Amino acid sequence: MERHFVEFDNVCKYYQMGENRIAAADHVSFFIDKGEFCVIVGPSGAGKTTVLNMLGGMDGCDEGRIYLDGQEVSAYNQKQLTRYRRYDVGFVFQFYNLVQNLTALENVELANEISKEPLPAEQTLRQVGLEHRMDNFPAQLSGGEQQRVSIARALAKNPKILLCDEPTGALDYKTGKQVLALLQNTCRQTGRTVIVITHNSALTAMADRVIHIRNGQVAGVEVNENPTPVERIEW
Ligand SMILES: Nc1ncnc2c1ncn2[C@@H]1O[C@H](COP(=O)(O)OP(=O)(O)OP(=O)(O)O)[C@@H](O)[C@H]1O
Repeated sequence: MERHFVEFDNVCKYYQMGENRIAAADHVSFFIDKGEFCVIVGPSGAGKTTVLNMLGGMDGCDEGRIYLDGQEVSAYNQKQLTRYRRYDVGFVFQFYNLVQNLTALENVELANEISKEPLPAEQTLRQVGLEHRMDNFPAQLSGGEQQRVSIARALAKNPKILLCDEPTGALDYKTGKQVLALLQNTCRQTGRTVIVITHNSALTAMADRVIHIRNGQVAGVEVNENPTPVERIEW
């Protein structure tokens, strides 16, 4: 059977909280095509991070199946999951997660070392506009610059997919927009599949595909034939 690049098929994830069982993902099904810029949107606690963590191989599912690029991620054993996280997935987090005693360049090189076909660290730093900041430590960089380093680090792994969990959550309005523009341009120019999690529904206009999550379920999917460049979106 021909599969989409990313596919969730009736995926469930439960958490036991005392007597209660919470369905953080409750029969979640959706797909994302290769090269799409996808926004997963929903209120706090809806299950967005749960979905992203399962797709990123950081968390398993209890029911259903998850596919990426023709492989069933949900069937991987621990060793396969480690390889998958290393080789196939680039992560961008809200708080950058840079190593403080390494320079920007060294932070990116670190990711290179665990990758199969990495891109040169200098190249990805140039791509995010930080060629002049390579030898600076994270503490010497602004929040927006640190997030650019973390994007360069994720891209340097040459991953099949870029997963971004609230990538602008710690940034001011203008800087956040610049980081989103960078992610959107990266998707357009390199054809890389990018998924951004957000609670900000204004960002849905910039996506090729929008997946609405509510109460652990897919509340709706929208496809934008003409996504809006983030520079033209106000919130
Ligand atoms: N490790 C865990 N143990 C117990 N419950 C959890 C755990 N992780 C998540 N949950 C619960 O699962 C539900 C979904 O959480 P999740 O973090 O995926 O939501 P979210 O949409 O990403 O929210 P936010 O935007 O606030 O990060 C919530 O009710 C949350 O409390």
